[in-house]
Amino acid sequence: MAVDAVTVTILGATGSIGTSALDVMARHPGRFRVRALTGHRNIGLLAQQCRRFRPELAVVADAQAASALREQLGAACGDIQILYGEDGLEYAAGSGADITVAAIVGAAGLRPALRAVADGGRILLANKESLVMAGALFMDAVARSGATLLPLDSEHNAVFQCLPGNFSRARPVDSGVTRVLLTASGGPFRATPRSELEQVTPEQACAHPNWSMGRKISVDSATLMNKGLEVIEASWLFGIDADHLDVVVHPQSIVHSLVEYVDGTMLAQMSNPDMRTPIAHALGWPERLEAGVTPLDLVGLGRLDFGAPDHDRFPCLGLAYQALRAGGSAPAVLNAANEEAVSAFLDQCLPFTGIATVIETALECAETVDLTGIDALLAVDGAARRVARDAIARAGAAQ
Ligand SMILES: NC(=O)C1=CN([C@@H]2O[C@H](COP(=O)(O)OP(=O)(O)OC[C@H]3O[C@@H](n4cnc5c(N)ncnc54)[C@H](OP(=O)(O)O)[C@@H]3O)[C@@H](O)[C@H]2O)C=CC1
Ligand SMILES: CC(=O)[C@@H](O)[C@H](O)COP(=O)(O)O
Ligand SMILES: [Mn+2]
Repeated sequence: MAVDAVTVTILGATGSIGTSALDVMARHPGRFRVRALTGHRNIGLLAQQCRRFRPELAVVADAQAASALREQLGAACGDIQILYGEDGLEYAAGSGADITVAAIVGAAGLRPALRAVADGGRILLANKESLVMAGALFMDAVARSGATLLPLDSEHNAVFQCLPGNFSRARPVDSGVTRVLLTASGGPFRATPRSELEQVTPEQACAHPNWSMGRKISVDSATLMNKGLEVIEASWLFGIDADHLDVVVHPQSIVHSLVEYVDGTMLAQMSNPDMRTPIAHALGWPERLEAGVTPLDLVGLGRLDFGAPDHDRFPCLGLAYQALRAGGSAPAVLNAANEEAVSAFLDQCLPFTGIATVIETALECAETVDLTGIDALLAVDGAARRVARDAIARAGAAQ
């Protein structure tokens, strides 16, 4: 008897994670069927994906982008339904796919990810900003709907693979887990003197030594805020507090993270730095799927290096720990200010070193409150963005 294909929706299909997910799926003809693909502005790529993967539904930013997609597809549009805007995203996220890949970048990914969670299927989470902004609300929603949440972020996927099958985030110590160690590559400026950081360009910041990723996360890696966001993400995913979550710099990005146990064991997950490995793991889980990734050549590698992060040159990591310890709305403030500051840096309106200063200002200005729901969260997010924009404008005026 033929087995039904697994239906998959990809939120953020035109991005780095989205294209890697489609690459893995294409390696398994007949196993997966695409329910919905969402992009935003990259209509050319979304049209190519629609031609190849024939989704039931495609979603873009606005009405103009929808017309452009319809035009580019022409007769190939067939019965593909084209929607746009936040309503379109919400519809795609709630379209009942067996698996939803949440790979929109930034705060824009939160509502669609929550919609997919409410549907109760399997969520493959790349959009770490969702958990940073709304960790408690997000995990409560997962518990309510019974959705299966699997991490795509390479470090968190590695931790997941190193945890025992009966692990419970409510009681990590019951599994003998004493510490989680997240590895950080150190980014493109790992060895750059502090005096030179002021002058680095967006192109230099986006040139990650090991991973090919979107521009926002690439800048986050360069400031080490990516690791800070990941510490908060890990805390929510695995129920581990800040005192039991460490970051170790590992420039080769071969060991993707580690779990330490009470008996002295440390389990690590290793693979070449290619997101198709964690994506294949989560798409197939508990089965293993071929991902097109070359196995490690340990002798060729020869050595693996580890060191401590430099908090003086990269203050964003410390700010993230500070926000995690403060709890409540503090991580949402951190995330909002970071998104504004990174965007200003990419637009060349803020120096690289100004990113941490803007976030620090936003954290200082915001009172930490409990987040009672999504409306309270959006109010905190909006206020933090206003403070951050003012700080960015002041930094621009001072130049
Ligand atoms: N890239 C990686 O290796 C990793 C990424 N992540 C996380 O995954 C997420 C995606 O990262 P990445 O793939 O690198 O990012 P990209 O910038 O490559 O892709 C972002 C995707 O989101 C879409 N998008 C952008 N803005 C909006 C919006 N306002 N509304 C709806 N869709 C939008 C883009 O559409 P379009 O391009 O059509 O405009 C694109 O499909 C991030 O949260 C990142 O932190 C986590 C671990 C690894
Ligand atoms: C691929 C992935 O998961 C990224 O988040 C990656 O970890 C970035 O590398 P660093 O932040 O360690 O430089
Ligand atoms: Mn990561």
